[in-house]
Amino acid sequence: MPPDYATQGQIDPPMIPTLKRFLPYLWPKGEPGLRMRIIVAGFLVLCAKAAILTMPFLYKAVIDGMSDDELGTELTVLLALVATYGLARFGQVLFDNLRNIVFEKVGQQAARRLATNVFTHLHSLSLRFHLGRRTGEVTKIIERGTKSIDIMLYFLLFNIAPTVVELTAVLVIFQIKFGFGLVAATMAMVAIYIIFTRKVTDWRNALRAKMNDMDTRVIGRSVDALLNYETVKYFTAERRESERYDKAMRDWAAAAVKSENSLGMLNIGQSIITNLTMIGAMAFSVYGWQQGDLTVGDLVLVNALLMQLFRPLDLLGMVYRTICQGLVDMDAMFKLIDTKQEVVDKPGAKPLQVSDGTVRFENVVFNYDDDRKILHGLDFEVPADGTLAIVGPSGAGKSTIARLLFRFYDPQDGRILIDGQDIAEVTQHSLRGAIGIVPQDSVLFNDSIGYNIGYGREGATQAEIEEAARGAALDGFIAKLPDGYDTQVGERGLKLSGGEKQRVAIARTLLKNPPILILDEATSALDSRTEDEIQATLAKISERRTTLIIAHRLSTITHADEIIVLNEGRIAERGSHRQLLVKRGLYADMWKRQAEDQREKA
Ligand SMILES: Nc1ncnc2c1ncn2[C@@H]1O[C@H](COP(=O)(O)OP(=O)(O)OP(=O)(O)O)[C@@H](O)[C@H]1O
Repeated sequence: MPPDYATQGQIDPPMIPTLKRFLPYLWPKGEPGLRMRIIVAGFLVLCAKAAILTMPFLYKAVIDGMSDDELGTELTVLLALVATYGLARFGQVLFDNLRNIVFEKVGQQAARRLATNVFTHLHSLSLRFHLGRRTGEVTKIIERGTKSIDIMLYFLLFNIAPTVVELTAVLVIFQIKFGFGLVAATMAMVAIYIIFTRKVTDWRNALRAKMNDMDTRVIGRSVDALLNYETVKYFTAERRESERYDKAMRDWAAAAVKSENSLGMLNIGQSIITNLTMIGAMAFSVYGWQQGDLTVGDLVLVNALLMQLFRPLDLLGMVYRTICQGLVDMDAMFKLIDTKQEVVDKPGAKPLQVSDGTVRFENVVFNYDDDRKILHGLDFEVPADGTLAIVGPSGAGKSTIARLLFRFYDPQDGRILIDGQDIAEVTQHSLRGAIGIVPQDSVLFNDSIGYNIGYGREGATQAEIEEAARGAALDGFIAKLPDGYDTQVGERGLKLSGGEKQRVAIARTLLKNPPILILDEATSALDSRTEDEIQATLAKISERRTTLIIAHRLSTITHADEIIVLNEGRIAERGSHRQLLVKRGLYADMWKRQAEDQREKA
């Protein structure tokens, strides 16, 4: 089932709950410095608005002064008014910019905190989630979500709130100076304007959501194709991939054009409403002047106040849309945060205490999906410091056993015990800290070889890293590299050969130094000479540890204390190498076949 966080087409996120979750970022707890910044920024908003509102009055005073014979002669008064007007204009710019400077840190911090929360949560999610996700989609959701929180904060605090303040101030001025008629007309205009903008923007949002949906899919597809570039080349599918990408882009472009065109319609409609209002207000002023109730300056005052009010209102569609979009983006990100952890620590779970490292599987039943059982009641024990090997055909469930021991999944029935402690009862952190794995297919971080080895233990010194490299017979190879331990391994370690990657994986497990070790066909990618070397090292390090070996090649496990032959999730045979050969069953068959293969190769 695809994870529903990918549903970008949703255009109607629950507004109140999403805003509620957004509030702690608007007014961050335990951050007095940030809260102070918000207060100062709010104060600066008011200062800027005060400067804006004085301008029309100064304007009016200049006009009236020029028309008034008495004042008209007082040039110094007029010039002082003009200078104050200039000062008010400058004040607005100054306060707006100071506000931005003060606020910048608040927005960035909020985005940082949210992004870190999501990132941490993603890492706490189960393997099932990670196998089902698309990397491109998830990164896009995080990117959009964090960006939107910054933008939302900005618009709510610096557009919506100040516009409400300005509108109230304009209405109060109109009431005092011109009476309720103009107040009612302005309120009606603003109401019509808001309703119109909201309706058209809702329609545009639907178009944008569709466009976003396509954008997300285009990115998901392109990242998937890029990650699989080798496969694309093997199957000469470059043209196929390009065509698929182009088709996705074409759909996106069509949606984008529609979305842009709809902006024109919004602007035209808004302009009709504002201009009709302007004409009405000016006609009212002209009539008042003709009646001798109003001055020329009053006409200028009404005109200037309305013009100023329209400026933020002009942006209302964009602001409303951005806020709706921000809600959609944040909702997608909150959904990601809400994705339930499949495997959780029990309340009061204690750390695992490893004494000798005995591992026990007790009647373990497991299936990934409801309709197919993978393990049918497995019972076995790996004694302390002992070695148990699991062999069997591909798909028998061998790697699944390792995943269950790491508690990437919980079994449907049965228990897994380490030194008598049920692994479902202890903390995952302590459990995973006690187990080391050299996986079948080692994936490395896109960083240096030294970093990748050092990943095995936080704070490992260079000397320890080099010792681990020696233990994995990697030191000779690294010595030959011009950049030595600083050599970059490329994305997922693709610049190294399979064998080299595996040796890095062995080295970092050596550095981790766990009491329990899982070797998942750990030497499958090595040539026979290196394999012998590594086998000797592995044999040495597994001497002092409980070791579970998952193997295809039986030659590597003849020394195991016990060998389990797994077939379709059941133990078909068990015993030592000798005992199993004597049985002449599945194991003996596999042994014979592999020996023949070896002979043929030789
Ligand atoms: N995440 C998953 N979701 C659903 N089914 C899965 C998943 N992982 C593995 N399986 C299925 O579980 C079965 C056992 O897989 P597992 O990887 O344990 O086999 P294996 O014995 O290790 O095979 P191989 O030797 O090829 O590595 C397989 O049939 C596989 O298709």
